[in-house]
Amino acid sequence: MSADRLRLDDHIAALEAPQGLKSVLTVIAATCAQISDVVAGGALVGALGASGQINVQDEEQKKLDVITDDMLTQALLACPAIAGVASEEKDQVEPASNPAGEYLALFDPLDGSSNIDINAPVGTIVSVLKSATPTPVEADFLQTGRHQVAAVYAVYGPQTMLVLTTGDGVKGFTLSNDGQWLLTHDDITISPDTKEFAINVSNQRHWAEPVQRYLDGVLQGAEGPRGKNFNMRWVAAMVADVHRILMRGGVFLYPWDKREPNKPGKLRLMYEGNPMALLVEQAGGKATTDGVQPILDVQPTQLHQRIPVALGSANEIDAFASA
Ligand SMILES: O=P(O)(O)OC[C@H]1O[C@](O)(COP(=O)(O)O)[C@@H](O)[C@@H]1O
Ligand SMILES: [Mg+2]
Ligand SMILES: [Mg+2]
Repeated sequence: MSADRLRLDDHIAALEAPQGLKSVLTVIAATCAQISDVVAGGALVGALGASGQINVQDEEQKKLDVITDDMLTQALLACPAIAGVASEEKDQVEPASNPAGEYLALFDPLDGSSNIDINAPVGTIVSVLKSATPTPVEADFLQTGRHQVAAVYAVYGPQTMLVLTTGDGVKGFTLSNDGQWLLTHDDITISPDTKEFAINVSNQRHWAEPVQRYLDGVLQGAEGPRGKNFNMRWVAAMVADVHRILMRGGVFLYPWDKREPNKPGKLRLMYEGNPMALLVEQAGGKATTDGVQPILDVQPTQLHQRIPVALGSANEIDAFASA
């Protein structure tokens, strides 16, 4: 059965894209396959538990945050087409010393860190931009998400999957037992309507009025203004919640809340918001900060800036916007 499936290597080779981008995608895929082994090894390979270090997000890093950050950084900096990298786990951008470097990779090496020690789904998220110079500084990374030339995530769940776009639709590959990425999900599209929402309801009392109204409408179900029953899901890993939406529709919401009024949201624009937004839009969904403003149009000002997120099935995001 696997023999006649398209291999990711062949898909990348056939892409109408510069050789440099193809090599960057190949390095990302190979490293995610290696990360999959480390994640699966868990305690057997010392990949569980806290590292005892605090990152730029002021969060305690898990050992796996540090391990995966090192794996991706080393692999990408060794790729001649890479000019520089940025990571959730690093304060500053890191320029590569590749004279022919022409791409920037921004990544969340391990998404869903709170799931690591409970054997729940986690992932890796990568955004790829063009670099104006082979020796980039932070300002060179601060491009809107519309400038992305590729977006990729890997989800380490019952299967390990890699989902990517280079701006021409979305494809999903599954990692085979012998370490090959094989096409299993071609031309992924998101249904415009849904009965499934994902939001961390424990934060409800802190949300702004419109978000409260939206949830009230949803929770009233068929008896309420929405006239239909909804179901809720929350994996506590954006990569897994968005993957579900790419597979069967739904909306994912992580809004602003008043506990930290100056913090626009929890999730990070450059290596969570932008790559997921490109994948969702390429699959026919909507990815916004507030139901209206496209995430991909947000002009970045800081490498680790946060945004509110409302993405998924297009008509349901419109319903969120008009709540
Ligand atoms: O703890 P909460 O509120 O459920 O937040 C979960 C969210 O935080 C995140 O884990 C943040 O990402 P990291 O794990 O990469 O820091 C998202 O993946 C997820 O959607
Ligand atoms: Mg994350
Ligand atoms: Mg992370």
